[in-house]
Amino acid sequence: MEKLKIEGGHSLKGTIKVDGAKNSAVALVPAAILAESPITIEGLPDISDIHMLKGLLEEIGGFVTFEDGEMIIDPTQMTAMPLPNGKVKKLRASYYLMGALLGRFNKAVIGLPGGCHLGPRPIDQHIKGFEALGAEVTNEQGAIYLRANELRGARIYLDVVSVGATINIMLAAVRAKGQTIIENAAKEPEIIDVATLLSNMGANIKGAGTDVIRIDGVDQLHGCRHTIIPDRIEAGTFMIMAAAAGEGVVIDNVIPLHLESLTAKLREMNVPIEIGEDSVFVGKAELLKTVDIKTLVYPGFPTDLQQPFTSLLTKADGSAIVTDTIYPARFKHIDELRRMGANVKTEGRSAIVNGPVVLQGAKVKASDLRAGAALVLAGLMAEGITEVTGLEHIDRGYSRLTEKLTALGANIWREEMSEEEFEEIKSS
Ligand SMILES: CC(=O)N[C@H]1[C@@H](OP(=O)(O)OP(=O)(O)OC[C@H]2O[C@@H](n3ccc(=O)[nH]c3=O)[C@H](O)[C@@H]2O)O[C@H](CO)[C@@H](O)[C@@H]1O
Ligand SMILES: C=C(OP(=O)(O)O)C(=O)O
Repeated sequence: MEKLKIEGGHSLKGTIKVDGAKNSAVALVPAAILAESPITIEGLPDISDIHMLKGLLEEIGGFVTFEDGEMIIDPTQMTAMPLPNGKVKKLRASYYLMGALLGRFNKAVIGLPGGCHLGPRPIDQHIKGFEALGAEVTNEQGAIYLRANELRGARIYLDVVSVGATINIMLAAVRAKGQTIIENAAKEPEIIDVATLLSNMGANIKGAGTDVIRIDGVDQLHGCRHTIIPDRIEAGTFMIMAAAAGEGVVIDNVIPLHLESLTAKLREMNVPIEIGEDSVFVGKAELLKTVDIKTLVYPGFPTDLQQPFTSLLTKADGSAIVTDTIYPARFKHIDELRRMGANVKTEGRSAIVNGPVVLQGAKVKASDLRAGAALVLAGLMAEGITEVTGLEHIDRGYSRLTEKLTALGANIWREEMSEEEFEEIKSS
């Protein structure tokens, strides 16, 4: 098992290219189950979530190749083989196998999903949607069983705005008889991306990206080629890193519109930002002013950038309140930042960050994906060497992070852990 080491104090400069969006990718790949001929997806990120999904599609009889970001999925021989555990637990998005298998085979058996531990992450709205479409859903010993004679379109109002439930219901509804209307749908760009793939496969979807989505079911879906959208969370992470430790960084392959809330907040902090057509330039801020942030559903400030942004705030002048309304317990990175000298405390669903503080390198552990990004960011700003463990979380969502940051001038490398270190981490 490896750890990441970062020697702080090296300025970032140059151009960095963003990969395809993780949260799109993890839905696009399962969506291929619905087709009756091969699907090609271009620009997929080389992250462990995608390798896990590839393995899961192979377990149900799919033929899948993945090379240079291009995945070809032949779903013709797939069956509704139960997927009770194993890889399913390694990622959150395995829940999309429920919607896709239900859409194609009218049945599925899937273990409960894993993913980042951000406090409770129920899937009641997914299940409410599947039931409304006519499926019987039961939870038997930690696996979800879904069975339907046939799926019928329905009007479904989501009680909470959920990215996962919106996409999962779309996946099942594209093959249901008649019309499905999803009300109070999530509006994240990844939902539009999945709707675009499904439409190219022959589905009939209107309103993706708004809070009412209408789907007219079709009998068959076919193969096609699709290019994924860039990862706004990876792009946002690099923008925050550039604001924290940069001397002029171009972040390439972005859709600037997807990053408006972050751009506005960075500008409030005094960070110079220039927007290009598909790139963003982040300049060096002379004195970082502090700002409060509150995470909201899209187009509000994304919860997935809250943790890295909190690290940046330790360098800003003044006191900031960070409130996460999506995951009120998403603060596992705070204890680790404190070990590095940050002056941060949590109060309910908020963290209060007092700066500026010069962070000190320390041994820290990533508890989840974006906590990992927050700690790498802290390491770039800190004096001395920071060691980050828990890389399996970072590898779920950032492809070639070490290489990308090295190319910008960071001193960051991976090292094999000694047996004593491994035992220490396991017991902590
Ligand atoms: C694979 C993927 O795309 N992950 C993203 C997705 O997660 P995920 O799809 O799991 O997040 P949701 O949008 O569903 O969750 C939003 C809120 O709704 C609640 N909820 C959700 C579903 C449900 O059935 N019942 C319920 O109460 C959740 O606990 C949370 O408080 O959106 C989150 C919010 O933007 C991001 O942080 C994750 O990176
Ligand atoms: C929470 C995240 O991912 P997941 O939903 O896949 O656990 C994330 O990408 O920050």
